[in-house]
Amino acid sequence: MVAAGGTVSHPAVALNGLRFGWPGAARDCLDIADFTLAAGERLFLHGPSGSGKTTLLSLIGGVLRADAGTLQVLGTDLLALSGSQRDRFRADHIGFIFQQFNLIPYLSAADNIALPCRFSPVRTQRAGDVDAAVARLAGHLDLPANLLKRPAAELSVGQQQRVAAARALIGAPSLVIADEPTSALDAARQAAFLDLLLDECASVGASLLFVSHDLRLAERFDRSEALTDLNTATEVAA
Ligand SMILES: Nc1ncnc2c1ncn2[C@@H]1O[C@H](COP(=O)(O)OP(=O)(O)OP(=O)(O)O)[C@@H](O)[C@H]1O
Repeated sequence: MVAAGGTVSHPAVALNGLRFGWPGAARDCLDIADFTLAAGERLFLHGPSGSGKTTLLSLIGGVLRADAGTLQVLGTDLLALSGSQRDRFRADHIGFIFQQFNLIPYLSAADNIALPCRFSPVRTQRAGDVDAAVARLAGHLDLPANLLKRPAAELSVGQQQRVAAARALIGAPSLVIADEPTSALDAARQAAFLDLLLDECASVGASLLFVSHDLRLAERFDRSEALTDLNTATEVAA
């Protein structure tokens, strides 16, 4: 695919014949023949508990390494990279919103948001003025300035969720991966959070891979996929 400026734009994710089994497990957890997330696409991925959603996100994010197949993320062959190269790639190009947020409790909300820039000169360069980028994202995500100075541990769950989203978005990563980021919110807060996340991804042109059990959210996305339709592995959850 060739983008308007003449540069080649790769799919955010392209995988074929991807297999992964947890060490010691009797059967593979994932066996996916084919899956693509287009550049700029916002995809809703759902599936029952234990179906392998978090495992797939960990493979795409380079936290885990597949046992077989091909996995290109933003045009980079993740299976050709070492663990530390995958860590660098993730820090530079992927914004992760984890199920449990993974904020550093004693750091302020602002320092949590700025954290990816401390680990990635690429993200810092794209963010420009990091303090201004933190303030801009916090504003978009409805996090007041006085709250930014408080340690993450003192924030409500909904506030922590929005800090986690701002941290994922700072420095305009090309791919945002969100693992059940709305599960702790009530319906009204879920809808508001989703509006903000979808808008922010659109404004920086990021692709979004969003995992949830909650099928009511699916209509907000460009596309919805069931992992059980993609995955032919037959592991039975213990
Ligand atoms: N660290 C691990 N070691 C061994 N097995 C694991 C590990 N993490 C997950 N699994 C197994 O892999 C399978 C898929 O788990 P995974 O967390 O990917 O599912 P999920 O669809 O994200 O579930 P949930 O919706 O409950 O978060 C499960 O059978 C689980 O027991």
